[in-house]
Amino acid sequence: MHTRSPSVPAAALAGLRNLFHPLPGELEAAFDTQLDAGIARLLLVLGPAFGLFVVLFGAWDAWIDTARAASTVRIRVALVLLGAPAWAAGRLRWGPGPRCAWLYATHAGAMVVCAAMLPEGLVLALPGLTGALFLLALVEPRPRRFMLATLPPSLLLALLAILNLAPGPGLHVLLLYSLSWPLALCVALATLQLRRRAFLAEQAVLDAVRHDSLSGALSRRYVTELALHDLALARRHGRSLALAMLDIDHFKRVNDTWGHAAGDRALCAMVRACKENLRASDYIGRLGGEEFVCVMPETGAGEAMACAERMRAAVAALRLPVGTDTLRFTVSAGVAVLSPEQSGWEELLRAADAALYQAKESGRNRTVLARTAAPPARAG
Ligand SMILES: Nc1nc2c(ncn2[C@@H]2O[C@H](COP(=O)(O)OP(=O)(O)OP(=O)(O)O)[C@@H](O)[C@H]2O)c(=O)[nH]1
Repeated sequence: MHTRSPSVPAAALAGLRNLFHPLPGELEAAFDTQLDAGIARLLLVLGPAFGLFVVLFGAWDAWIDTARAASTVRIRVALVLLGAPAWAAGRLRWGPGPRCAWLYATHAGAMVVCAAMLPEGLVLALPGLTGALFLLALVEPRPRRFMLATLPPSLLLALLAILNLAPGPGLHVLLLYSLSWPLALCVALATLQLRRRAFLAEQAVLDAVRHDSLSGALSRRYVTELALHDLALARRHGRSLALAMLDIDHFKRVNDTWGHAAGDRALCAMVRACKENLRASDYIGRLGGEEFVCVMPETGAGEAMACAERMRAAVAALRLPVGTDTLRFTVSAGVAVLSPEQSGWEELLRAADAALYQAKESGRNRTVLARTAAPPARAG
């Protein structure tokens, strides 16, 4: 069916909307959180530096008009102190975005007000004020927040330029500032795009490190990282945690009979079947080869055995068409639960591995619960 391509204005509108929300919901939220964390760190350094800059600019006031410098310095100090909570107000539950806007509004506002009190001050201060705009565009590139932060000092500047300056210099200030502002907004948008791209690249690398590219299970490194965290939580709060180790039965035979590509498909199908039978808080990782581990936080022995059995049955029910034939395979599982004797990740893995070994020894395609006392490491 022929689909009509969007009209030029509609495409332009979509492109513009894309500029504001180009990432899918969850990713955009993660990107926002990352930007906010960066701004919070920057505010700790840039906040006092900006404050010091605004106050030290009082020396320039004295150079231009010694008589008014005492008043302007007082205004500078007062407005910098008013904005100072924004430097590090994390404890007040004041988000980095509003803090950045408040910091800019008060500090740039101090520059504007003091410059307006000096003869030709706004003209002379213009480079500093536009410089601050571009610096903000790099620190807070989100357009809405950029506009929110720059609006109060910009309106103040426009008002004071109209009221205080002769028509010639006033127009000069207004013109230059209103040319700089959209330019700074463009810098903000370009910065935002670059940072979004960097964020996406970082996510792709993280994803590659955290997942097994073939089966879609978590990587050994990441599953260990998550499990160590969940284990520490379980031990601290006296909660249960279980893990199930799963291994495909006679996988070498599967590969030899059906080919390596069919073996790969079996691995993927097995992981999918297991995921369908795990809770959202559980996760499965590939330890290596055809060996997988499922971590089940807040799960006792009974529930873990039931879950492992469900996964085993789901795998046994799989039918993979290979040419004109159908590939069927099974898994064996060993389950271990957190206990005083098995409280470490390595101990739990050892216990589950010993139970898995028992499942294999007693005929395969079955689930065995580990004895509570940690058994010795399996040889080989
Ligand atoms: N297709 C495929 N095969 C793999 C992969 N990783 C490991 N294998 C194969 O998995 C097989 C594991 O064989 P074994 O360790 O002897 O175990 P098994 O044949 O499953 O026997 P039991 O575990 O005792 O039931 C080997 O033939 C490996 O080549 C993979 O990513 N894809």
